[in-house]
Amino acid sequence: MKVAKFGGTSLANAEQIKKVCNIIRADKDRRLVVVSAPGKRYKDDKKVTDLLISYAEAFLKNGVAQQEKQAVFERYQEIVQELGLSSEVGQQIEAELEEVLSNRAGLSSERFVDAVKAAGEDNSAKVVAHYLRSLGEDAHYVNPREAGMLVTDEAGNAHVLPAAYEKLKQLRDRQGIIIFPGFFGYSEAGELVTFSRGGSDITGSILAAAVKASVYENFTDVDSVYVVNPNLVENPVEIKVITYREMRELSYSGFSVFHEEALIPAYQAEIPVCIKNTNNPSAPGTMIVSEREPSANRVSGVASDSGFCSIYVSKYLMNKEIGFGRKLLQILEEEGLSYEHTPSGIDNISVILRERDLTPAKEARIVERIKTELQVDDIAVQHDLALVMIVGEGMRQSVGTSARATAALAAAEINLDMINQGSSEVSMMFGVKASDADRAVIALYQAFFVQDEVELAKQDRHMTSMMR
Ligand SMILES: Nc1ncnc2c1ncn2[C@@H]1O[C@H](COP(=O)(O)OP(=O)(O)O)[C@@H](O)[C@H]1O
Ligand SMILES: N[C@@H](CC(=O)OP(=O)(O)O)C(=O)O
Repeated sequence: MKVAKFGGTSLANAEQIKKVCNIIRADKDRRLVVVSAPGKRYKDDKKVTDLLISYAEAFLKNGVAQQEKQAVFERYQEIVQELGLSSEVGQQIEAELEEVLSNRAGLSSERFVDAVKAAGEDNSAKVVAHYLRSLGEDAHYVNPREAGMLVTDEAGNAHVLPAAYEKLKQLRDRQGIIIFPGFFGYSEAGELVTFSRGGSDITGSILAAAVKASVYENFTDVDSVYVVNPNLVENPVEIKVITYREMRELSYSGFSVFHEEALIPAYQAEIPVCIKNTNNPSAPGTMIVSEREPSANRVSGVASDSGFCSIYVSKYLMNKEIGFGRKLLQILEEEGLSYEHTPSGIDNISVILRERDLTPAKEARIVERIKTELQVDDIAVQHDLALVMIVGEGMRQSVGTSARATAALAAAEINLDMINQGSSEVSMMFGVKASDADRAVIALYQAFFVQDEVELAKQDRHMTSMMR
């Protein structure tokens, strides 16, 4: 049994949905299908999830949001009509949307927003099931509550509960093709809760692990994962095989093609993941696996993500002060903050955080507490940071990677605010100003995928001439 997830770009309109259904029908093993809400049809279009969020926000503010509601309805009406589905199907979708969008009774704002957001994938799944049935397939919409997608009760940021797997496993025994909406589950108390944005990838991975799928196919709009964001570099090198570990680091640091939390379930159950293109399904795509053959290239990818900030603290003899790190992190814990990284020196330490979590009020309290409770010599908060990452299993065996990276960044006149090598030695991270991030990624791509290639080719030619 294969689990196939189709992203928003694959469900954006009737033409895309037809491609999705052709892909499903082309392989009898594709029996568990996860769908996202309709995504962008063209560059400046809006995803249905974003339309739904605008609706929910306007409704919460003004008690009505007719224009925003109409924008959502129109997307589904167009799809239903162009797929040639009956008017009853159209009316059913409309009635179900109306019910969710108008039902605020007894729901907190957070729960209402989650319920509205989830309607995007829920109705996508219903449309796809109807369309497959109109083609004569035995396809069924399955609701995540009924199937047992049990998640934590964190609105907009749910995580799967271990108990979910046993229940979801039973999907294996169902007849026909299951069409499962991505992006949400239900808490133990029966409340609808969504994953974080892009979370349909997570649904697919959980289901693949639960039913012990032979592969988790993740269909999107690119032929493969590339070594760098294809929006930054023209025709970048494709990745054919990558390890879970490498992909985890790259997803974390900006490869938005696959959600960073979606790797864990597949990894733990040892389900290979294949990223494929709905618009070109015969392309082999990128395989994500546990182990791969070593390749000539030490670096597998270069990524960057912005939205970070750092709290820099220095104190003479910090290294000798027992409990300093714990006290520092405890202050953050008491403000409800998790931290991302903690690069340190002898007398100084930086704590890197996601900027969205650090409100001005929290920042002021934290700075004051660190000054008074830890008696530090210096403290500075730096905003607008980006983390640029080079990742590769091959970095462990090769010398000079950091020298090459820093030389490339220096040549591009990029100032480094921080350097950190992950303990696993498969990644190296550079903190730069957010405005320098794209240039830094391009410089590193050039150094490791253009210049390295030229040198490898030179060495090859040299070896061949020696052997003659
Ligand atoms: N390294 C990368 N390789 C491939 N795509 C990438 C990479 N980094 C970012 N992307 C972007 O991810 C997009 C696919 O993800 P997403 O828009 O979430 O698709 P979907 O709607 O299918 O879930 C690609 O169109 C591409 O712009
Ligand atoms: N529709 C949701 C969930 C998702 O995974 O979407 P996509 O497959 O388009 O990234 C979102 O936009 O966040």
